[in-house]
Amino acid sequence: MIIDGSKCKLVGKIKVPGDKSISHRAVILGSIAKGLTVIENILISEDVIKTIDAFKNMGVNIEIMDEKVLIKGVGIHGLKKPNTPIYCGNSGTTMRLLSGLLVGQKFSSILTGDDSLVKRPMDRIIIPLSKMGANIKGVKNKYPPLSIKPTNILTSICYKMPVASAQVKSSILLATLYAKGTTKIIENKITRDHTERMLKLFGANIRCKGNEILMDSENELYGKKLYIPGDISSAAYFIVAALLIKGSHIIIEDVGINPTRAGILSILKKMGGNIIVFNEREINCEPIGDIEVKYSKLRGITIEEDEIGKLIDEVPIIAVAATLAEGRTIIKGVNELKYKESNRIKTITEGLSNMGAYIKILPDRMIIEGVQELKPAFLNSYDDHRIAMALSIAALTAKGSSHINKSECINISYPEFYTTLFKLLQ
Ligand SMILES: O=C(O)C1=C[C@@H](OP(=O)(O)O)[C@@H](O)[C@H](O)C1
Ligand SMILES: C=C(OP(=O)(O)O)C(=O)O
Repeated sequence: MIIDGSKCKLVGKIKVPGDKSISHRAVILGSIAKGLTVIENILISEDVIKTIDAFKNMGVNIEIMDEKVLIKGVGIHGLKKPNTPIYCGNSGTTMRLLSGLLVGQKFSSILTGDDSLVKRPMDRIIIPLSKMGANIKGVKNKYPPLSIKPTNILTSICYKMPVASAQVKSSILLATLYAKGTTKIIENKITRDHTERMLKLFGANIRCKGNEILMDSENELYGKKLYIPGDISSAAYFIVAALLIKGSHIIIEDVGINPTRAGILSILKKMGGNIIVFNEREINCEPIGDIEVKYSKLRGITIEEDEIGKLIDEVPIIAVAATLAEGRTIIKGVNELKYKESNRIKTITEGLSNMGAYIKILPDRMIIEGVQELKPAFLNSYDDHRIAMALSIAALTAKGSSHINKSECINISYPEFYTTLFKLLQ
């Protein structure tokens, strides 16, 4: 993709597609619930299609009609042995959440993925699931493909999370549906709680108190009619673009603003961003609102490690904002970024440095000194959708043409990204 950053601003009202994390969870729970689940505003992107295809492969009837998905749930014990290995593509969420579900089944399964996913660590789920009695193995006990075999007994677990990860937490909770006793998960850092909220909505016996989650096994979940809030991670690119480009003024409607997820909003406000959230309400146990953003002069701040779980996928675009903020931004606790679709500390630093940004990487933190402007460059997405989108916004602020290679990886989470971006440009 070639981005021409000469003299433009973002103006208008938009919606972003449904939240990716919530879309995955809706397909998973809808498939194993009893009865019909109707999902509106679901994200249809490569990652979510992998989850949908996995359940079709296990005998679930799923119909996609525009942005609505109809699932005829088969009940907790109704899944069938898949005919082929389950291909999760680029999607860590698909692999880690499905592993939790599959260890409770009476059939064997294999989960595999693309070149990026087979390099991502799975020991973080293999360890707790094995402690529950699961029969799950990976390459060198760490990497995909994962091989899962039925086990005689799955028992509940008391697990203190060694890494801040919503995927690990969700994997354990899905296994708990099939386990004896009550599982307790203790989180020392906040991560997105979409699984807990949706399990409750579908009828699971799950209680959250402070940083502890308690959940019992389940006989049945019940199908629901759901509306998926707009994805704050997708909205983040337009929010930062509007803050950075003079004269911009946008409104993004119906965005998920779950406090365990939308940490970017308070961070950008702290940097001086003119952001107003209004029309706040709740849909299917998830907070949602409209977001108004105007061009603002940003200043550097320190982002503490505790805040990272609430904005983990937004670190690349926050780094873009920081390069053009006045002064120094320190982002602490970024280690987990190494284990995403690319090593995002490296890939975003490389791209922005090529544009003239000044970024220093220290163990577990990034230090970004603000500059007056970025210059156009040839930029590598490394096939990572978040890097492609973050660098596209950086390119929009630079006078001249930048080239972002392999930008089609945006299809992983946001196929309409460029169409919506170009619609906003004036
Ligand atoms: O649970 C989820 O839907 C996700 C959790 C996060 O991963 P981790 O759990 O590995 O932090 C996030 O980076 C990913 O995009 C989606
Ligand atoms: C890390 C991401 O997703 P996943 O872990 O599901 O591949 C992401 O969407 O930024």
